[in-house]
Formats: sequence, structure tokens, C-alpha cells
Amino acid sequence: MFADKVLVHFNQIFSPIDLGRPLKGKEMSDATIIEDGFIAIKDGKILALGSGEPDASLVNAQTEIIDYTGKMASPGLIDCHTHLVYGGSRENEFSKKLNGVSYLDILREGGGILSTVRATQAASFDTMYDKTKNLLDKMLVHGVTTVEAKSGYGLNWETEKRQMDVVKKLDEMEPIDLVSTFMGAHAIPAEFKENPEGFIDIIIEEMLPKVKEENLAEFCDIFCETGVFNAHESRKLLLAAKEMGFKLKIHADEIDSIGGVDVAAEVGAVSAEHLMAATDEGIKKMADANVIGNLLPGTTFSLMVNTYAPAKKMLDAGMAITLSTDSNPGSCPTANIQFMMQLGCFEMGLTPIQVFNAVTINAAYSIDRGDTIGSFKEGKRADIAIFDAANIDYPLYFFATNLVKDVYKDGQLVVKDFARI
Ligand SMILES: N=CN[C@@H](CCC(=O)O)C(=O)O
Ligand SMILES: [Zn+2]
Repeated sequence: MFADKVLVHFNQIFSPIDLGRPLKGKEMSDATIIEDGFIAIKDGKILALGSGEPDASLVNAQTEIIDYTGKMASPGLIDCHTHLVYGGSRENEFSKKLNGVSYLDILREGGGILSTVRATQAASFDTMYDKTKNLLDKMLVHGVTTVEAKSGYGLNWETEKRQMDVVKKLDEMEPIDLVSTFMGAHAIPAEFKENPEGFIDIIIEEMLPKVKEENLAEFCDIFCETGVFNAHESRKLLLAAKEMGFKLKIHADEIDSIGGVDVAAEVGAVSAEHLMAATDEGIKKMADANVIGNLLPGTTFSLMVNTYAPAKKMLDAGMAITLSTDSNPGSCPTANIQFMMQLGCFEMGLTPIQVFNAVTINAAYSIDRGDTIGSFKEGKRADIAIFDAANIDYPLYFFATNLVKDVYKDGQLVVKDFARI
């Protein structure tokens, strides 16, 4: 079969080992690095990968050959945890943070997530659509080809649905693929302050069935944290969601370790998110239950708390880990997954190979897309990030600068010379 196009002469191609499941522990230290590599694409899918000149069997007169001498390629990056769709912004909290006011104190005073909830309830579909599209374009130029997006700034059905409708339409209209997560249990609405379980009951009885019926989300997530939802409430919601056919995620051990990790293991969550306060016991439980640890170092950075998730301990325990932006207006306002990867190296001690595995193959499995993206296996979607770098170390060493030069989505060039086309 002849390729539609072949990208040739990459100095290096980072090609994750694809075992048909997330890479765990030591497996995350391995990858195939192809020197003088080529990637052949047919009908938007990976046709072949190799070194040197592509075989004659891949190329005919119609095949477009594109030269990438001196560059490095990886599968399109996957941002597997974001809170993308919202109204307003929260730079007004920045000076409070600089003055030492904590994230949970701001929330307790009715700010934080609750202030974004007010702005989101007031924002129209079109306003949120345009704002989110803008953010997606920024992510795309940083090499991201698939994004998970959570609701959770509505806390009432109308607004939660509006957020998920925005995700659905962006997925249809934009080159980036979006995977939708319903996170109605992101904060406790003021009227349920004394009765958070009452709000969980409303989510279970009134919201989840509609999310399912209207096919608005694949995953269900909850914020299990001091002052938000406790382990009992989290377990109750996630078990009900599982019963209705949702795949599960949980925000756990972000600031305090209050049992969210145990819930993740018990209910069979695909992933537990944050884990900055994860204990050795919790890590063992997640490893035993095959819960993927989704680590969000930009949040630690932005919260100015210096408590990075113990990534190396997780790998030693045999866990699979991912990295993502957590892009949101409060605890991590960013569109730059490359900076998260750099924090993975600088602050968590991960190697470049571990970091690239985290944001490609493992991120794909954490959003249940391991069969179609995350590696260069033949037949997977031709989503490719091309770095203005000669090897995989360079984009981690040269930090806080966008080094993605070109991006292909389903075999089509969507970013060229650092700009969206
Ligand atoms: N921790 C809970 N949710 C988000 C923050 C949302 C916000 O502050 O607006 C997170 O994952 O960090
Ligand atoms: Zn989050």
C-alpha cells in the first residue's frame, strides 16, 4: 500500500512501546528511539515507521515527501486532565496567593471554584465556545492533539449541560479531539453547605441519568478533598455512576489525604488525579488496583506549595503515571503541556522518556483512547508533534518555551512553523 505522505529524515522519532495497556513502573523507562526516522501516513493513519529512506513499496508518484532533517517527532501530546470550559478568570486571587492565603481558604470564603461557578453560570454558550476555542488553539500549537475536558463550573444542570455542549461542539468543529468528563461534584453549592450528600443525591438522581441519556460525557469525576466531598460521598457518587455505565476518575490527595485514593482503588477508577499528598500505603493500593496516577505538577507550581506528587515512588511501586496541565482558571491557568513535562523532570525527577510516555501512550489509556492514539502503531491516528529539537532531551532541557514547530492531526498539517493554519 502506498503512503499519501511520508515525513522523512527526523533526527529522532520517539516511539512508545505499545503493549495494549498503560506502561507501568520500569516499563515507563523504555521506548524505541529511531534515528534518521520516517513516518508514512495513509488515510490519516500511521502506515509505517522506519529508518533511512522509506521502502519502495510505500512510495509512488503521488506520495508527498516532507523533509524534517534535524527535528524530533513524537505522537501528538495528550492533555488528559483539564477544566477547559468556564466563564471569567481569577487573576484577582493571584495577589492573595502571593500573600500566603491558601487555595482552600479562598474557596471557604466563597471565592475560588465558586467564583468561577458564578461567572460560568452567567456566560452564554457562544461566549464559552469562543473562549474555549481560543484556549484549544493555544494547546494545539503546543503539540496537543487530544484533550480531556471536565464540566464542574455549573453546579446546576443547565450550566453543566452548557459546558458539556460546548465540549461536544468543539470536538465536532475543531481539529483537536475532546473527551468529555462530567464533574458536577466539583464544589458544594452554597445552598448545600450543610448537606453535601444532598447535592450528591441530586447529581445521582437528576443529573447523571441526563448526562447518559444525552451522551454528554464518558467519564464521571469528583473532587474528594477537605471542605469539598469526603470519601463516603465520593464512593457513593462513583458507584452510582459506574452502575450507569460511566468510566471513573477522582481528584484525590491534592492537598489532604482523606481517603480518595482508597475509593479510587475500591471502585475501579481508571485514574486518580493530583496525588500530591499520596501516602506509601495509598500508592500501593493504586498499584495493586491498576489505578493510573495522573500527576499535575503545574498545579503544585501555581499553588506555590512545593509539594510535588511522589512520581518516582509511584514508579517504584509499579504504577502507571501520566502528566497533564489541569488547565483551569484557578489552580493552573496554562495551555502549555510542555512546561508540565519539564516540571516532571525538574521537580519530580522523571527522565525525558518517562515524561514522553506519560503524555502519549499512558495519557491515551487514561482517557480510554489507547486503541487509537498515543503511539505510532500501524493503524493508529496519524497525530504527530514535531519539535524544533534534534533529540528528546532538548525540549525538556530548554524550558518554558514552545518548541513544537509543526503538528499533524489525522495526517493533516494543522500547525506550521509554530502557528495554527
Ligand atoms: N481541584 C479541583 N479542581 C481543579 C481546580 C479548579 C479551580 O480552582 O477552578 C483542579 O483540579 O485543580
Ligand atoms: Zn482537576
